[in-house]
Amino acid sequence: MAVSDYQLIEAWQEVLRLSKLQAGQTVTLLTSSTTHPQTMQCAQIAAQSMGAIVNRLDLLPVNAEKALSRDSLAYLGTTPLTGNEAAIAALKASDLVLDLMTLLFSPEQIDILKSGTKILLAVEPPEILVRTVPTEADRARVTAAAALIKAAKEMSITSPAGTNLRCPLGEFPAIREYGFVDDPGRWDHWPSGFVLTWPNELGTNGTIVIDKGDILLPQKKYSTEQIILTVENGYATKIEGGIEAELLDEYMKTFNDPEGYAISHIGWGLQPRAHWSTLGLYSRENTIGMDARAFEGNFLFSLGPNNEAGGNRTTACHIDIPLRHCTVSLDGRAVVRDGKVLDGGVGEYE
Ligand SMILES: O=c1ccc(O)c[nH]1
Repeated sequence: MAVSDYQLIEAWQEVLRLSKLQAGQTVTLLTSSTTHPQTMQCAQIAAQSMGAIVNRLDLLPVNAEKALSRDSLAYLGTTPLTGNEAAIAALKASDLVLDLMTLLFSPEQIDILKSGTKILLAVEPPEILVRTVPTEADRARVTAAAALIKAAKEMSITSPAGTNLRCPLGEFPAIREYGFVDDPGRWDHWPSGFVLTWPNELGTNGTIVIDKGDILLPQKKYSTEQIILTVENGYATKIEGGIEAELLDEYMKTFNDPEGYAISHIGWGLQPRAHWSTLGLYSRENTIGMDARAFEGNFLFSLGPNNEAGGNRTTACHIDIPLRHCTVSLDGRAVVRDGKVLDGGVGEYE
């Protein structure tokens, strides 16, 4: 359902307040041809109403001739900032960048954050943004979960469908996504409300069963049959099943890059205002599927790059696969059991 400008301006004002925007600071809206006009307009008004100096930097789209999907998270690596020193300079000189076009997983994003600039990604449609305005409680819950990851040496995941995966931890940080940017140099994504990390390089082994009703992104579909991934030394070495497995593998083969089969981030959803059924109510062009990624109690794993976490693996192929009904444990301590988050992420021993 459509939202009014007033509602969206209020939502942006709350997110900017949580992001500690101060009067006199510089906010630059990063836009492109896919930016939602109401989001841009209301973000501009909200930032100016709080006394910020507001700029807009509009960048030309890239990768059209290479990407098969229009989803901004499907084809990674080069962005309109690649080689664009003037644009990067403007963003580094800003206190806060509202990314309304998607820089995620780009070397440029990492470089801009290092300068202390904060970046908040927000590309879901206005009504999803208004439904998932972040809260301090989201931040507290995600932070508690991240602390558990930081202390753990292994994440293990099982499910009734047959998932049985072991991920050694320790080489990469825990990433908190709670929807606002309250520290210099922080990146976040509104909507969100989940925690993730990367397994130690080459260390993940086991089986992942994508069950019927689990979600494939950027395909933006519920799988209609089981897809079975065999994971050996950090890479999906087999993708087995029926037509769904064949289609997933065919898509991944179009990148012609073995790095696309690497296990990327792993974690679980903590957002009670995100819903599994949302994806079925939107056309593919109108959402990037954040409800599925943030869904409370999912196990979200990803295939592809790890540069976002400080790794050196980049690949354009990025696939996010949130699963339901999994049990996620850290050093044997369940934090999610059968798809239910245990007590705010602070689990109990099995
Ligand atoms: O917010 C996001 C979105 C996609 C992704 O792969 C990670 N985090």
